[in-house]
Amino acid sequence: MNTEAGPKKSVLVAVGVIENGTGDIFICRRGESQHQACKWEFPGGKVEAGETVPQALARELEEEIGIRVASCQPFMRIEHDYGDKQVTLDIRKVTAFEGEAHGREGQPSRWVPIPELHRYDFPAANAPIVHKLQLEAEG
Ligand SMILES: Nc1nc2c([nH]c(=O)n2[C@@H]2O[C@H](COP(=O)(O)OP(=O)(O)OP(=O)(O)O)[C@@H](O)[C@H]2O)c(=O)[nH]1
Ligand SMILES: [Mg+2]
Repeated sequence: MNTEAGPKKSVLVAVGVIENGTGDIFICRRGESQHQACKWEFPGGKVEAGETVPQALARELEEEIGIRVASCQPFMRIEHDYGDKQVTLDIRKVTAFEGEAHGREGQPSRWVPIPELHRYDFPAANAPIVHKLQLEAEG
């Protein structure tokens, strides 16, 4: 319960929708001890003080999946209240990168064709991301 006066503070998160050029998106599975444990996710993480969203995204993608972002564009922004935590997801599409994406922290990961994304169990906040990607892919 939010017992503080005033609105709940939202955590700003930089999230990467990483494309490989043949219509696949890179996803990872969250750890057992993380928020939204064991769900699939688009890699990313919390924006730290003094960082811009693209800077945070570049840092997180290097740390978590070992790629260096060469080009990214704003995709969408989502506010979601999980009850125990309120998040603002700033999602960027990563269309060019260096290195080979892999679960650098030992997390399961895979490239998934856009039409199959809805089969994965993502956090509730992610539903509009999957929806928009699938609409775009249908042309
Ligand atoms: N990375 C990521 N986080 C997401 C997604 N969807 C979603 O609701 N979140 C939420 O965003 C929040 C922050 O993400 P995170 O846990 O990856 O942050 P982080 O990498 O800095 O992790 P850490 O706290 O373990 O250091 C979490 O509460 C997570 O549940 C998603 O697709 N990707
Ligand atoms: Mg993370």
